[in-house]
Amino acid sequence: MTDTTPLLEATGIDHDYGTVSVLRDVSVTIECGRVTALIGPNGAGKSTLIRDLAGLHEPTAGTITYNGPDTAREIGYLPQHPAFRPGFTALETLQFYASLVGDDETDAMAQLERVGLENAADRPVEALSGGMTRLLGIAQATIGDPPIVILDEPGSGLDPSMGLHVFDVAADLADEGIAVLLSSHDLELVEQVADDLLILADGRVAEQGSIADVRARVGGSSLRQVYEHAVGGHRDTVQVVGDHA
Ligand SMILES: Nc1ncnc2c1ncn2[C@@H]1O[C@H](COP(=O)(O)OP(=O)(O)OP(=O)(O)O)[C@@H](O)[C@H]1O
Repeated sequence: MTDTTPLLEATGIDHDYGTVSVLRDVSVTIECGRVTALIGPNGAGKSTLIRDLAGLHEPTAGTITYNGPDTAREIGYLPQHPAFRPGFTALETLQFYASLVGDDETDAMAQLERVGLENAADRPVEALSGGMTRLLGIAQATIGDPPIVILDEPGSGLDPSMGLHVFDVAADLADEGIAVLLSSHDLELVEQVADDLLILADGRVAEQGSIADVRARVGGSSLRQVYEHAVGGHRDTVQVVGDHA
């Protein structure tokens, strides 16, 4: 691998659910030390693409190539709706995941501290709030120091300070050299933290590149203007793929 080789390269991704085509010809690279933000309207196909990239389901067409080092865990993943097995504390849960990838279980507390959950270490996972469960999911995604971390809406359901903190955690991971891909609807946080942008609209790439390049190309003074230009302005109805009425 050369320094310029992306850690993850997806080319020409199509994804169909039965007869419904959700992604069409999507290509994206995920680079070391950068935060790539995946944004787009509800139903645009962000989670579908994320699950393709994380290896959780197979795209209908296209290739996904991992160019990173051999490690026990190549990709850490936060699902959009994280859930944990009841009956264990937050700390025990992380220790369990650490044991699966041969990581030092004593690092689990450090992972909890990184997301600000250290005071909930002894709380059963079923007693965590929605936001705390998401934070535990983010900690879980970084267990085993994977070179790629993919976070599906990490800021969703978090209060503004914790949302900012979570994006700062993503930036810190990138500063450590990790390739971070996250999806979000919070354009302000994306603008503050992300290096690169992939805007999906109706299952296709509407814009991509560094935030500065995309902004220069599209001509918007803010990410919101760029976004509205890319996805076609305000919408009051969710675009349902496969339904073109
Ligand atoms: N398992 C599935 N079977 C059939 N259709 C699905 C399935 N999963 C997602 N879809 C459809 O694919 C489309 C894209 O969904 P996806 O969850 O990828 O969008 P998204 O951009 O992540 O949306 P949001 O921002 O609302 O989370 C939607 O129309 C959704 O109904």
